[in-house]
Amino acid sequence: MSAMRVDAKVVMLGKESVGKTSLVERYVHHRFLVGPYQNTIGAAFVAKPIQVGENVITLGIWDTAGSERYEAMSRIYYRGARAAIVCYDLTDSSSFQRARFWVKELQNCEEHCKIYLCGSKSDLISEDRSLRQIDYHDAQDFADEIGAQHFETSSKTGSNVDELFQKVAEDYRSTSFHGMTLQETGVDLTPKKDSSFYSCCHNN
Ligand SMILES: Nc1nc2c(ncn2[C@@H]2O[C@H](COP(=O)(O)OP(=O)(O)OP(=O)(O)O)[C@@H](O)[C@H]2O)c(=O)[nH]1
Repeated sequence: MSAMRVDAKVVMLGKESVGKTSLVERYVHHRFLVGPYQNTIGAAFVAKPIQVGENVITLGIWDTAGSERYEAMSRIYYRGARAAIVCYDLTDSSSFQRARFWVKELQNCEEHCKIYLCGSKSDLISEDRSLRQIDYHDAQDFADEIGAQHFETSSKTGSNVDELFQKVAEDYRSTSFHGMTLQETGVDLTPKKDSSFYSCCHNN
């Protein structure tokens, strides 16, 4: 089996059920899985090549478990990450508090990790505006305060999902290649399974 090359490690963080796995599914497999919610156990990994200008950048995306039970494990997955997508559910104010927790963690422990704040499930708000629990401007103010990009996404409709990951890849390219080539910055990963999705542990 050939080695897999990853240019940038990206970690998904956020409270359980905010929609981290669904974002990755939508972006990588262009689908939204319906059916009973299955919480992630540990973490899942997927490598995704993205065209950025003339370069192809491969993001290695770690989808962590949101349950506080796995908090210590999530810390392992954000180590060395170049980008963190910190998710909150637009219809759940407690998830925004949890997002603040992860931002603080990253600021304290991974100062070189660029943060992307992602409000998920925007389709629910489009259907019924009264469901919104996090004001757009409050979240944007927080993003400005921490120097983060801010997106509102829907994995159900696909709204803003490609834009989010494309921005991560573009930012990586624009900040990483001062005097270096793509080949010099990448790391090799050898997948454990034939599929691009491995280390995937969902509770069935
Ligand atoms: N309507 C709507 N539902 C969503 C969206 N994203 C996720 N969901 C639903 O929210 C639930 C949780 O989604 P997951 O993607 O498994 O959440 P997670 O953050 O990975 O959860 P953990 O693995 O426990 O950390 C599932 O029932 C999804 O179908 C979305 O964009 N819109």
